[in-house]
Amino acid sequence: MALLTVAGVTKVYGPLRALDGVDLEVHAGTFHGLIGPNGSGKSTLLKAIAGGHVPTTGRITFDGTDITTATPFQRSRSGLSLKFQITAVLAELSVYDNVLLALQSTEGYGALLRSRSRHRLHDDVMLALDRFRLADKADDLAGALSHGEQQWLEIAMALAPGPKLLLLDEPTGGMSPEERRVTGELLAPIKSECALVIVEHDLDFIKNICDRLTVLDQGKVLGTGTVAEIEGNSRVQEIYTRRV
Ligand SMILES: Nc1ncnc2c1ncn2[C@@H]1O[C@H](COP(=O)(O)OP(=O)(O)OP(=O)(O)O)[C@@H](O)[C@H]1O
Repeated sequence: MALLTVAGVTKVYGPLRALDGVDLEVHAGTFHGLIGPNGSGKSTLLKAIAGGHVPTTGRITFDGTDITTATPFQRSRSGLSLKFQITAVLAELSVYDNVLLALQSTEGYGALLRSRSRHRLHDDVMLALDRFRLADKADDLAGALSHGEQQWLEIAMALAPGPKLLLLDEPTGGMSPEERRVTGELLAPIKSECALVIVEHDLDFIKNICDRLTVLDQGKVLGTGTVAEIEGNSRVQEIYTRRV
């Protein structure tokens, strides 16, 4: 059974069908890329999965539960985690405290009020930082990190609570080629514990890390398949030579 199933999802904004009958299946242990021209509906689909809006029609099932109308908090509790395109680390806090807060935020008010939670979560915080090469910057202010490091910190925060599925919206936006390469290296090991749905404009990056791709065009799915299948899809080649 798929970990995530999107079935016939439509999102209408006035006269615009931002999503038009979209189907998508993501299996545990896989990285799934969403690609397509500007305005094709990639972010709208990611937001529908994350709970940023409720689809006009259609159904979204995660880990066996219908989450179509669940709140973002309910989705997060059930194992969905999201990092949006815009960096959202708390610049005035230390790198360490950003991850600590991310962990505490999934624990509910009781744990937040317990002073011991900082001590209890120390190992988890350091593990999350270590995986993203930030352990030696734990005491630095998050705002002092480079742009790429801030993106990695945010991914570390999204992964720290141990989600079953991570949603990433253009995580390499604004990164140097070297930072993109490192991002691919840092994401690869998480596959053993967490599936990924990722929106990216950098086709080389997404082709290197994803098992499957779904191509959107004007709110519709143009094709879904392995990287090789999508690369050989003539309709996909046509939209990419036409508009991207
Ligand atoms: N809140 C909104 N209100 C009205 N229209 C919206 C809203 N959000 C998105 N849209 C429109 O829906 C369409 C799909 O937008 P979306 O951001 O999902 O595309 P995208 O594929 O992620 O684009 P990009 O690659 O440029 O980020 C666009 O025409 C966009 O203008």
